[in-house]
Amino acid sequence: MTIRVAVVGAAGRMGSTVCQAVQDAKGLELVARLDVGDTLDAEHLAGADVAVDFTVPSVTEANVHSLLDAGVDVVVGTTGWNEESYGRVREHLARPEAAGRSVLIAPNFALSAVLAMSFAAKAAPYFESAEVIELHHPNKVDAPSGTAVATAQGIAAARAEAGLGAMPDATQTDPDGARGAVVDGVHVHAVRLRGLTAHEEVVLGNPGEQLTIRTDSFDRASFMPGVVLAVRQVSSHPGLTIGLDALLDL
Ligand SMILES: NC(=O)C1=CN([C@@H]2O[C@H](COP(=O)(O)OP(=O)(O)OC[C@H]3O[C@@H](n4cnc5c(N)ncnc54)[C@H](OP(=O)(O)O)[C@@H]3O)[C@@H](O)[C@H]2O)C=CC1
Ligand SMILES: O=C(O)C1=N[C@H](C(=O)O)C[C@H](O)C1
Repeated sequence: MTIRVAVVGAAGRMGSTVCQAVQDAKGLELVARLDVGDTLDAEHLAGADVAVDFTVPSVTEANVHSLLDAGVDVVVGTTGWNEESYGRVREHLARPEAAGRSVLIAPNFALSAVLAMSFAAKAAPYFESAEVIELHHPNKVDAPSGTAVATAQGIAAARAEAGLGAMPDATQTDPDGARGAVVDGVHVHAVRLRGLTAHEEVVLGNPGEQLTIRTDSFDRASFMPGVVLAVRQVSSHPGLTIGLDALLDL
């Protein structure tokens, strides 16, 4: 059976790459390319079964609610989500008119990044210290990256589960935020550099040793197998699914 796909944010860096990947994928048909100014209703969705959102953090949640109202399942790669916005999507999915609908939201569809997040959470209980450094192209509008936030949350959850306390850090003065953002107690540092695409390093330290876990997306092609997998599988996972790892049995 062919899955008809609409791409929202189709003129963007990711959206345009997703349009091509959908056109190249067996069993998928691109039926709509939507971007700023297009209404997300049944007419513009042109019979789509699944919509893919790669827009901007400020609009993605509203897009998901509109897409659910229009009766399609949704795959979201846009960043900027938090527990509150996830909660509102869960509430929407619990309404009778959205029964059976599916939404999958993933901060990163690259296999190397998904594995890096998984490895970092697995390693976290064995190290005193862990910090996340994300490095991206300078056109990125949000910092820290969604992937870095998810990585830090995974590290923090694994440390808490293992009964670890705060990490060692004697810093007493940091007026300019040199220690970076703090996500659930994990320091996250953001680099924006011309020439980069999407990269992340997780450094974990113990007395006398360090583990470095690094993922590099050199090209947006790296995200496409994960996006196509999500499009193919989203409708078989009713409700809200967070993270591509849920489809990978990690
Ligand atoms: N999950 C993953 O694997 C990945 C996630 N991302 C995330 O995807 C998002 C998009 O990244 P990227 O493609 O680089 O960004 P771009 O800025 O290149 O693309 C975003 C597109 O969305 C459009 N847009 C803005 N508002 C709306 C709206 N209300 N309705 C429809 N379209 C809209 C923009 O138009 P205009 O420019 O005119 O405003 C633009 O064409 C970011 O949040 C990024 O972090 C990126 C890579 C991988
Ligand atoms: O904006 C990007 O480019 C990327 N955004 C996502 C994020 O914020 O984690 C995924 C990837 O890092 C590329």
